[in-house]
Amino acid sequence: MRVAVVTFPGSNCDMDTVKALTTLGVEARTVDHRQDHLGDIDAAIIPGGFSYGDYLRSGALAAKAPVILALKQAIEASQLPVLGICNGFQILTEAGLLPGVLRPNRHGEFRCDFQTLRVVTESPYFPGLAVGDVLKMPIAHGEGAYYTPPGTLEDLFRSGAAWLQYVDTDGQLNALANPNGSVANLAGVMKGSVAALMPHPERAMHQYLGSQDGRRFLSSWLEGIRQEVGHASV
Ligand SMILES: NC(=O)CC[C@H](N)C(=O)O
Repeated sequence: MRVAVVTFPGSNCDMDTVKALTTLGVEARTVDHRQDHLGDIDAAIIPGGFSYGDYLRSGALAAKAPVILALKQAIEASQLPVLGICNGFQILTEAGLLPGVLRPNRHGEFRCDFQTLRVVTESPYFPGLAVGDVLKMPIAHGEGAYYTPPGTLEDLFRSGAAWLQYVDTDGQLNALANPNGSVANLAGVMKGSVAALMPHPERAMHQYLGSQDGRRFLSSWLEGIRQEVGHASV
């Protein structure tokens, strides 16, 4: 399987993501923001970082890059599976490929910590993750407060777009477990073949790093692509 890792000036989790994918037996290659075609790939990840220095708003400038146009075309034409991690989530919302936006953290601080998440929606792209499953992964962001306008939240839950929530270490939903002020404690959303989350699975690949739930998460995504998408080359 071939997975493109899309990079921008200011990306800083690209090589960690390549390493994580390589560890899982996937051929990962970086694709530069100036590229207007993606080549022969089965899926793409937009990794974390500070694309274009987070100027204007995180992800706002990257969303206009040629590579994102190419990504949009591949999503529309062939439901290319795309995963956004942290800044990748910000870019995907700014590009209109996912609902909502990411705002500055409510407390105004950059938050770097382990965080517990709960799966609220099942997806064919993540066959190994069931509703209620709990995962521990690090977060590291200053603009992670997920926002969606009043009246649209119910739709997110009804349509299955609401995907992951911040919970406490017992797996319970409560306001204290919300690290940034996201509506409904949302940590990740999905739409069609596009999914994104603020936490960093590529930083949770080994127990000696504090968690290997990121390995489980990424393995599940790759398995979903193999099973459901059925690209000839996978
Ligand atoms: N690690 C990341 O991708 C987070 C950086 C992000 N641009 C922020 O909100 O701070």
